[in-house]
Amino acid sequence: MSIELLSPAEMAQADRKAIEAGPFDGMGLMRNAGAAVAREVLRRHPGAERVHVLCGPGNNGGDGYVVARMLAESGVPVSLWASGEPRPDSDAARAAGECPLKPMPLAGFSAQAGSVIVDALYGAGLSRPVDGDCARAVELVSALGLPVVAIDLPSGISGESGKAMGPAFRAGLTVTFARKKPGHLLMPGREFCGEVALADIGISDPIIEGLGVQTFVNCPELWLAEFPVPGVDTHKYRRGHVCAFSGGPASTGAARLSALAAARSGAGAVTVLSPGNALAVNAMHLTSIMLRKTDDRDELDAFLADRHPSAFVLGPGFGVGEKARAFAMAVLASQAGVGGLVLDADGITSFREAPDELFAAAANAMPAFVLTPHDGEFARLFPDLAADERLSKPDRARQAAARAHGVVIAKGPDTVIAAPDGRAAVNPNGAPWLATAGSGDVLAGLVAGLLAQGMPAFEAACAAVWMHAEAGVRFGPGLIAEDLPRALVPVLAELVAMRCG
Ligand SMILES: NC(=O)C1=CN([C@@H]2O[C@H](COP(=O)(O)OP(=O)(O)OC[C@H]3O[C@@H](n4cnc5c(N)ncnc54)[C@H](O)[C@@H]3O)[C@@H](O)[C@H]2O)[C@@H](O)CC1
Ligand SMILES: [K+]
Repeated sequence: MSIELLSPAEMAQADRKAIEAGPFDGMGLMRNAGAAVAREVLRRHPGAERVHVLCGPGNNGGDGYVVARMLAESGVPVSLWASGEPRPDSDAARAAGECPLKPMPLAGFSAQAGSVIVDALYGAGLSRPVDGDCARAVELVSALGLPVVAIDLPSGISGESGKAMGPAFRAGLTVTFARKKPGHLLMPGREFCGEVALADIGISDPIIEGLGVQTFVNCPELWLAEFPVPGVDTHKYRRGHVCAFSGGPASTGAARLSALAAARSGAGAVTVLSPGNALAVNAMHLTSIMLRKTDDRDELDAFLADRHPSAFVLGPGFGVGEKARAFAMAVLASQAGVGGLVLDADGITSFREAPDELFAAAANAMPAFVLTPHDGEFARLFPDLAADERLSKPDRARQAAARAHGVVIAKGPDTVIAAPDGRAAVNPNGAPWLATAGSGDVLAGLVAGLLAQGMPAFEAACAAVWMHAEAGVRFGPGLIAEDLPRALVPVLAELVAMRCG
């Protein structure tokens, strides 16, 4: 598996362990890293009139000296600029010693149209905002619109959080080593990195596996083994029964979107639980999906006892208030074999004054609990975590999940899914087309549909987020939420084929 996302500290540990294990020492890894970058520069920019290599004082700069040497050996006109001397006796100093070009001070950096920039100023070691000559170089390159190939990370972007620590290069290509880092996928890092190419520099899989990494790229490899595929002998209730709570007569569409998505995900039966005064509106728009009047806790309890549903979606279009709180508590307290509760939108906001009550109920609940907040909703339930600027999005979501005793889907262009046990996955395939009304309702329904089919909560949440994004990307411009359930069909077909193949 190459789906681990390594923090800068984990990457440094991987480097150390690889050096201990051999065959490459630090210099060997650096030569491999530089060679991989030089190859990409030659491949992507064969017509470059000149390549400017900008080296910092650390090992990222060391990679830069290797790139400069190899490009020069290939006959490319190279200008080498350095922001400072490498530490004596470091690998970077050795790489500089092997490079036949003499670096010019970065303070005098200038470049012309037709040039390509190799950014080797800072990588994993970035510890504060880029300033001085480096910041001026960032500005100049951006003003000239020159293509940038970043080594490991664009200088100025945190590998841990993806945050821009002051000025940062906007790369067209970032070449990183062994595994991607969270900052390659988290915003705004994802945008600053451009395309990310992964190079093997001689750090073996067992070394990475030994690190106990808890952060992953959200892709089918992470959860496919748990993806539900019905057996030939199945029947509809064995494929799970999802229920979506509808709002009043003027806000019923959201629950129907959740219901449709749950049905598309493979749940065998889906019911919309509707207030009596919205039954007629819902009935007019439902065909294969069932409908049941549920106005109060008694009616919900009777339904639970009578039909033994598998998973619930509560929140889309539901309205904020006591009724949402009572229904959520009833589902979490259910001993009737309910597999999961997905709390979204108004369901989340309903607990803004009393999140601890919700979390205490989830701690003792039989149903798996999944929360799907966007940033605003996240801040309502976890104001302290939302305000803590030191936390990366995965760490924020991890802490929220542990506190909530549930899986948290922290939505956004870089959706993060986190479990109470510390696992977190960063979604790589989000697209702007998904930022449309009702898109979240579809996601909530998908999660519930997968929970109903017995998929474990973290994997169900990850799979739903990935499928939702994939359907949106493939549909592209013009997407509205109503399109998503249908757009899921080819994605599902491929997953089932992969699972069975
Ligand atoms: N053996 C290894 O450790 C390998 C490291 N590799 C490269 O090494 C890089 C990491 O090297 P380093 O740990 O030396 O870190 P960097 O080269 O990213 O940074 C060097 C040093 O600069 C200082 N610094 C950080 N931010 C600054 C700022 N904004 N302004 C001024 N100074 C600042 C810090 O003291 C930091 O340690 C990776 O990104 C990768 O490119 C690769 O060569 C593969 C092998
Ligand atoms: K860099």
